Amino acid sequence: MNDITFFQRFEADIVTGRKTITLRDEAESHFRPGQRLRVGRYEDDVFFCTIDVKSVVPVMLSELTEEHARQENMTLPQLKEVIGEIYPGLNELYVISFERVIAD
Ligand SMILES: CC(=O)Nc1ccn([C@@H]2O[C@H](CO)[C@@H](O)[C@H]2O)c(=O)n1
Repeated sequence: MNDITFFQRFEADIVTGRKTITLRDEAESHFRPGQRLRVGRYEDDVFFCTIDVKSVVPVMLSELTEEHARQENMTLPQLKEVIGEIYPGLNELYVISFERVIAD
């Protein structure tokens, strides 16, 4: 079983290290720095890599910066659009920073 899932369209960005954060709601804010997570695809739960959690920090939608977008490999408008689709109306998010474990 996997510990966290991502939409399949982000798999390549995660595996190559272009995407190093994810923004989640409170239901997924329980991860802690140092945890090693098995990562799967949301659509079919197929495992695709392992990540180490670096930090989990609350952030308001209005506080998102170009730096967050860069860490998502997106522009800020793109990131806000994606979040609006996944979490409509939600303002309180959590930035989960991670590092891909290469030898998994
Ligand atoms: C079930 C569920 O919520 N799955 C999610 C939620 C979020 N994300 C990605 O995190 C960033 C900000 O939200 C964007 O890159 C999102 O696409 C994801 O891949 N899969």
